[in-house]
Amino acid sequence: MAHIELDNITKKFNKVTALNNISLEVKDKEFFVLFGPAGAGKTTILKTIAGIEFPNEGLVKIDKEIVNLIEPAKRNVSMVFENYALYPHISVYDNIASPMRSPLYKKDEEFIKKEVYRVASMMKIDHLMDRLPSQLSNGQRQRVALGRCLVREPNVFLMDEPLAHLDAKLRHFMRAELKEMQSSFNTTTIYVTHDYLEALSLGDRIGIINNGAIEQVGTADEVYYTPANEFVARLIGEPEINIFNVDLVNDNGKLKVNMLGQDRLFQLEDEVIGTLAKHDKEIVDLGIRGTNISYSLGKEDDDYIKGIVYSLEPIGNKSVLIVNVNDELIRLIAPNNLQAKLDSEIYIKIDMKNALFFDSEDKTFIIRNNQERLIKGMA
Ligand SMILES: Nc1ncnc2c1ncn2[C@@H]1O[C@H](COP(=O)(O)OP(=O)(O)OP(=O)(O)O)[C@@H](O)[C@H]1O
Repeated sequence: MAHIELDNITKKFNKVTALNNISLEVKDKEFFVLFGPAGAGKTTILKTIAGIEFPNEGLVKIDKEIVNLIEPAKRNVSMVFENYALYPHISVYDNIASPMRSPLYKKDEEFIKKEVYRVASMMKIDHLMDRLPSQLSNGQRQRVALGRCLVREPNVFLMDEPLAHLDAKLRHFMRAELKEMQSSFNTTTIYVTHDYLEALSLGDRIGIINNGAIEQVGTADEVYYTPANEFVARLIGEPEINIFNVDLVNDNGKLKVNMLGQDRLFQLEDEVIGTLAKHDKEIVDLGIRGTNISYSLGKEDDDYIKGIVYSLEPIGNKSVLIVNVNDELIRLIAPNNLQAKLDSEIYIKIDMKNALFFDSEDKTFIIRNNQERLIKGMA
């Protein structure tokens, strides 16, 4: 059991402010993901909880107890790093057993053997027990490090990109295992990643970190469907969400959108009109994900907007098609076998039901259609 609280934590490394007055609460037994770009401060948050780094300001609390002055070994947290620091001179077996032999957690050898093999078979490394770390692949080493973290049954798991070196298939498998394990261990887990799919699939909640500050905390549906601002919207999803300026125009008493240099107006959903009217700005930013834009080689109806094929890049089993519409580059998804010549004409249709609206100055989220239902998983 562990409930974790960071209260106004600031951490500086000389002139770099790694954490800037961060407050965060992770509930007991929660699988909480920290997600953000390189250098955002994710690892520093984990190290602060583990007690490896000390905040310049603020309090770290585990189960309401202030632990700022408690040494790492007594916090009962277990941290696994991306660069899996294994003991090089002892076997895989002994590496995994090592936390259970430490003076603080000392267990008998019979218990240790059972635990080591339980975890090793889960990690699919039970055939490697006698090897030294130098005789393993990177992915195998990472699984040993993860195994070593798991045998101790701590109150808190802190995991820093533990799957970063695994191949795609193993990574997928391990994600599911980790999630499953966590629910049976009843342990609070804080998991760092910069892979948005991993964040969305693992996290009960996700904290999005940027420049040492928290941009948003929410469930996968909340951060995906109602991102707090344009930064979060851009970070989540592939291809990156399209965001462009649009004019809101009053057309005979009804608010409509003028966009992408078109000489016609586009309808808005009733649900968003009221909020946009109250927002009272003539220019807003419209965000639309590539998955909510369709294309056609001919103009099928008035909603289709003419553009020029700018590029077509395969990403696995599909492609990202970029279309230039009046100098705005719009990214959307197309099948790999699309026969579209560069610079040829193409038509796109934006599904306005899925448009997100942001303030064009401070970039914060204003509204989207259907948001209550989407974040409750009902749509
Ligand atoms: N020991 C240190 N000394 C000096 N600067 C540091 C130290 N540790 C971290 N930093 C700086 O603090 C900031 C946050 O680093 P941190 O490692 O927490 O980011 P991160 O989000 O985990 O990044 P990544 O995804 O690249 O691991 C960065 O600017 C980093 O360079």
